Amino acid sequence: MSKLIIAIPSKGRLQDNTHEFFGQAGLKVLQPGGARNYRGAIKGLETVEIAFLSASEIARALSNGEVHFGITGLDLVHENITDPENTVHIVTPLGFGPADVVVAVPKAWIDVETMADLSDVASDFRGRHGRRLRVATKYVNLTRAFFARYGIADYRIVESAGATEGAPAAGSAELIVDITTTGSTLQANNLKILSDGVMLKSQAHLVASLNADWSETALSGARSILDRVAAEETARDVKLVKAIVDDRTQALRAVSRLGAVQRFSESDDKRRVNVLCPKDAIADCAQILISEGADTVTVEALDYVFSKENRLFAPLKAKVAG
Ligand SMILES: Nc1ncnc2c1ncn2[C@@H]1O[C@H](COP(=O)(O)OP(=O)(O)OP(=O)(O)O)[C@@H](O)[C@H]1O
Ligand SMILES: O=P(O)(O)OC[C@H]1O[C@H](OP(=O)(O)OP(=O)(O)O)[C@H](O)[C@@H]1O
Ligand SMILES: [Mg+2]
Repeated sequence: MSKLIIAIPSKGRLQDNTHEFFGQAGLKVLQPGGARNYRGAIKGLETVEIAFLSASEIARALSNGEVHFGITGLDLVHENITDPENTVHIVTPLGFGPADVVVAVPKAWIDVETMADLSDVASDFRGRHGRRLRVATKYVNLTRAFFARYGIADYRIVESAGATEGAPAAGSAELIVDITTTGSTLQANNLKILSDGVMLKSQAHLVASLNADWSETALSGARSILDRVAAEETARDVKLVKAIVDDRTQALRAVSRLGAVQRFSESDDKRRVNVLCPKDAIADCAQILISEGADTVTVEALDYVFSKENRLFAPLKAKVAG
C-alpha cells in the first residue's frame, strides 16, 4: 500500500495559512514528534502522510514525484520545475500568499520605466562600462525567460539568496528581480517596478505531481481530501435560501437567472423553495422570491456542500489514472 503524500510548508509565510486551509476543510494535520519531525498525518485518514518541507523544496519534490500533492507558491512552481505543463497539475489556487515577481530598478533611473527602456540601457551599459548589466535574483529561470521575451541579452545574473533588494545600493548589481507583496521592501531600498515588469502574479496553490506513483490507495486518499476541499470551497461561494412561494416551478425559473439552483429533493410541498444561491446575488434572489409570494426569505451560511461530481478530483484523475 503506497500512501498519498502531501507536502506542506514547514516554515515561512505559507505555513500558518496552510494549517488554516486544512482546518477549514475539516482536516487536522498531526505532527506527532513535534516541530522537529518531518513526517506527519491527517487525523482520521489512514492512507495519507504529510511531509513537512520548505516552500521551494516542495516545488522540487513535486517535480521529481516524491510527493503526490504539495502546497507552494506559483512563483516556486515556475522557477523550480522545468516543464510545469507536463510535470504538475494545478489543482486549485488557495487565496493566500499573494505576491508578484517583478523587475525593479533604482528610482534614480528616471528615464527607465519599461522593459524596452531597460533593453536600451542594457545595450548602452555594455558599450559604456565594458561589462554587462547585473541582475540580482533567486529567480534565475523566470528572469532568463522573461528577459528573452523582451529581447534583452546584455545582462548577467548575480544569484542572491536573501536581501536581494539591497544589491543595487551595495553595488553588487544594477537591478533586481524579486517577489513583492506590500512593496515596502522595494520602497525602503529606493527601487521602482517597471510598468510592464510584473513577471508573474503568484499565490499559494494546491499542486499535484504527475510524476508521483498514483496507486489506487493514493487516488482514493486524493479523492477524500479533494471532496472536503471542494465541499468547503463551494460552501464559501453560496448560501442556502429558503422561502414558501405561490408556485415553486415559476419561482425557481425566476431565480435560476441569478444562478440559484434547487438542491434538495423536492418535498411534497409544492410551494417550498430551497435554493443554493451565489452569495453576490442573495438580495436579488430574496426580492424575486418575495415577488413570487414569499412572506419571509431566510438565508443560511453553509459549512460544506458535497456533491457526487467533484470538480477538483475529476481533472486530476483524468491526468494521472493511466
Ligand atoms: N511578501 C512575500 N515575500 C516572499 N514570499 C512571499 C511573499 N508573499 C507570499 N510569498 C510566498 O511565500 C513563498 C515562500 O516564501 P518564504 O520566504 O516564506 O519561504 P521560506 O521558508 O523562506 O522558503 P525557502 O527556505 O525555500 O526560501 C514564496 O515563494 C511566495 O510564493
Ligand atoms: O513587498 P514586501 O511586502 O515588502 O515583501 C517582499 C519581501 O519579503 C520577502 O523576503 P523575506 O521576508 O521572505 O526574507 P528572505 O529574503 O530572507 O526570504 C521577499 O524576498 C522580499 O524581500
Ligand atoms: Mg523567504
